[in-house]
Amino acid sequence: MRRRAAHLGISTRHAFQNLPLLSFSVPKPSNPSRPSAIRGPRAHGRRTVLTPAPSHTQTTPYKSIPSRCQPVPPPSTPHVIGTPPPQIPPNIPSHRELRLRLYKENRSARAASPHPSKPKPSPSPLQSSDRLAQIAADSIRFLDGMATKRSVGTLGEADLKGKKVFVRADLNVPLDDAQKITDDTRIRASIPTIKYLLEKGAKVILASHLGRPKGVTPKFSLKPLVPRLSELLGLEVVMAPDCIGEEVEKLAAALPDGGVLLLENVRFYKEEEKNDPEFAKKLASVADLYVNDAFGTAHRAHASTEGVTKFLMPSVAGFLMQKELDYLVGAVANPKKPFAAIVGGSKVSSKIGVIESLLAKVDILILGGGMIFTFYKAQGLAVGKSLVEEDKLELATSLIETAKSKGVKLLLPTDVVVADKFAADAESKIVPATAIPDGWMGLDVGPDSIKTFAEALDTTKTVIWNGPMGVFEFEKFAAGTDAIAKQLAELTGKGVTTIIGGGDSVAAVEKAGLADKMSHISTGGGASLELLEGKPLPGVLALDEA
Ligand SMILES: Nc1ncnc2c1ncn2[C@@H]1O[C@H](COP(=O)(O)OP(=O)(O)OP(=O)(O)O)[C@@H](O)[C@H]1O
Ligand SMILES: O=C(O)[C@H](O)COP(=O)(O)O
Repeated sequence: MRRRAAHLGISTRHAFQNLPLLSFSVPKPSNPSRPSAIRGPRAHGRRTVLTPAPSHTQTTPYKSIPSRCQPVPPPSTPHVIGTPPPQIPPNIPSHRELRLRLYKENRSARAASPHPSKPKPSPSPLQSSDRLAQIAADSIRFLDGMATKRSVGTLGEADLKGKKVFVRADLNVPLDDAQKITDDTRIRASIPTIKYLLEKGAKVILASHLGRPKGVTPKFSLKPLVPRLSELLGLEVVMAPDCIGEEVEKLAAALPDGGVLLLENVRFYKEEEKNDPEFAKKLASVADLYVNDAFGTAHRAHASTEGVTKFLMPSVAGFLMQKELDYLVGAVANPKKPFAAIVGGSKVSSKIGVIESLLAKVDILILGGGMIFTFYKAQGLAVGKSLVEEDKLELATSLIETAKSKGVKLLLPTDVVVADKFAADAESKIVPATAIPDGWMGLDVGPDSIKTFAEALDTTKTVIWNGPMGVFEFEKFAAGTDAIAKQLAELTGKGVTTIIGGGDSVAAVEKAGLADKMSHISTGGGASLELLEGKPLPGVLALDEA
């Protein structure tokens, strides 16, 4: 008899006292299919994209959610951009400064959301209906604020011709040891905004970070990106030796209409991450207006993503930023129902916020990946050597109960693929979730679970996926993740909105060659997670209202 997926209040909850206390942390595997030479910005972080992206671009027409991110005609009354009048005495604010001050004050007064640099303290993870209702209300208020930002598409030729536009993109792409780009998705994703600005006669001053350098570090230079950027834009991008200073000023001043100047890594200055106002002012000093297209970095309140908006007007969202918000905010705030979330990945602790937030919105929640063993153990099941977070057992129980009280169909895998060790060539077998043998560890979801998940997903209209179902970097334990990727691709073809967020799930979809089959692939791992958690993104909040 085929086992059913464990539904929330599964009857196998036992007392914990007879359980062995197992806990260990599983390192991320070095992926055998990935050239060992690959390193890059994410090498220090949480992921490295495994394979070069397929040749689709982010300009693929959106499939289901009406998008605000296509270029829209300029407003009938063109926005007037101020220019400094000559010879103002130093202590008297210039006309431009006064206008800026007024403009920023008005904007702050309009912004009802809390200041991004002072996020609310994290609440207790333990759930109650009240708390969940609060999460839902907070998140809707916050999403409202995010969804109404002014788009670059509202700027026409009258606003842009001859103007210097500071464009913050997220060009944080992986490079190998030979400084070769191994995944150019983020570069391609930044092109529509830049092209639009160039077509309107603007001069683009392009800024980004790359990796997490400590001071000036040649291997984190943006220079290797120049050829690919130039190729995609069809023009010669000029590389600046720095992101602030005299040389940058000279190059910016010499830029022709329709020209692009790429600034050097903004993180070569520690002031960038500190959101230092003086540094932000220096960045802003070479430009007339600001476009933020760096969705991947929108969760950081840095000088080039947040601080700079205090010195440039207007400050608007680029097309990629708009597209990300349209999909992610659209899915969370106004999903077509039934709405399902698939949450996987290694640990419950890294996904608590996202699970809590999604429980307030979804009809179906499918859990996979390493986190399921904490749920199993919380229900009194033996988990062998599987990944368990002992201090999250209570939380897992509480999440199960919350799902039950909200009427959310919570599906945990009913069978798992277990291995005798954490290795690509491990001995493996499929066992029921209720019978994980001692000494074995679960590294993927089993075939029965895949079938049950597929049946549930077949009923949906919107699906968000964050985090792989198993250790997909090892071929032997990639079946669960591949099956989800394949099914989501098929569902997209049938009109279901499918959204993939999270670095590793995106990498898995790309590895399967299915990225261009999904409704939306987010370019932001951390940013999409924070957005789904209902956290404000400072880089978005700082932008002008529509
Ligand atoms: N059963 C398991 N045991 C141990 N690790 C697992 C298991 N299943 C999946 N993982 C690991 O989880 C990792 C991905 O988890 P993570 O939470 O980082 O996903 P993500 O949100 O998609 O990516 P990111 O956090 O980079 O944005 C993968 O490296 C995968 O090998
Ligand atoms: O790769 C990312 O998630 C973004 O570029 C942000 O990078 P960070 O995590 O180093 O701020």
